[in-house]
Amino acid sequence: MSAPGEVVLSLADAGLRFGQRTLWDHLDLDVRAGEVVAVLGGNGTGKSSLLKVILGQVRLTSGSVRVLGRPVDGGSRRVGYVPQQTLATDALPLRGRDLVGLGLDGDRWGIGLPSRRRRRVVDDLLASVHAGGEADRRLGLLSGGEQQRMRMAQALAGDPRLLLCDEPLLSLDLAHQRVVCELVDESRRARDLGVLFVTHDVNPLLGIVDRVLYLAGGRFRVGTPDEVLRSDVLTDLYGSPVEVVRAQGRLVVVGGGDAAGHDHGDEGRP
Ligand SMILES: Nc1ncnc2c1ncn2[C@@H]1O[C@H](COP(=O)(O)OP(=O)(O)OP(=O)(O)O)[C@@H](O)[C@H]1O
Repeated sequence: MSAPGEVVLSLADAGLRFGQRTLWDHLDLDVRAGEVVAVLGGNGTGKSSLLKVILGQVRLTSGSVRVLGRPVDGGSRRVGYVPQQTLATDALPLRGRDLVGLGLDGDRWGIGLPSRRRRRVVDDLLASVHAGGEADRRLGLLSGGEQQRMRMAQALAGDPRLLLCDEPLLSLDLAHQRVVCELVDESRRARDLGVLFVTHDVNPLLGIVDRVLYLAGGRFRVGTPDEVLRSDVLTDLYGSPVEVVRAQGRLVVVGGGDAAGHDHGDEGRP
């Protein structure tokens, strides 16, 4: 387990450009063990690209990225990844336990764990995300929320120190959004994980998020939700009027150039 507060992810003066377009630049961000950082911003602001940089799939244009103090070259087993929700079809002959097993040793050739021990590890992972009951059902027969729990178990299988979640709440109803957020919270506490969580709607996360990284038009702000999710801060970030409305414990962001349609009051993608 990581030492408390250890820096698990460090971006220093990081920039990413595609052609003439700068997604973000001069980004400094340290994520510590046990910390949940939400990545917010409108469509195309570079949230998924940031995760790809950390996964070693896309190279920074400038600056550096380190996971557990090491440069990211071609990925790391210490990084768990929950991809965007894509529903499995009924025809896919893969059970939940097979998916989780792939997370355990799918990247290795040859003899893995003895089958009894492997089964126990997979069962423990499934139990940790409360999905033991669905372990032997085909993925395509599981609900969106149940499939997402399987993906979470798969992401945790490599015993990561950093968990990257790319919009895992998309197309989930409120109850399942809550389940996924609780799982993230449980996992970061039990495993002392640093978490980077891309989402269009920060509301389901408000109870567990420590800081937010808000991307807009090539610029960004980092801070606690109270520091960043404010009308004056977002108006300055977007360079056009933005209002953050708080109602019944929820935040709604209204306005802001490329944020058109980006409304934290929506449940999921606008
Ligand atoms: N390999 C690439 N080459 C060129 N452009 C790219 C590449 N990857 C991403 N882009 C562009 O970079 C921009 C940011 O993409 P990204 O997927 O990171 O955005 P996002 O913030 O996750 O958006 P969304 O909320 O819509 O998922 C998009 O305009 C996309 O077309």
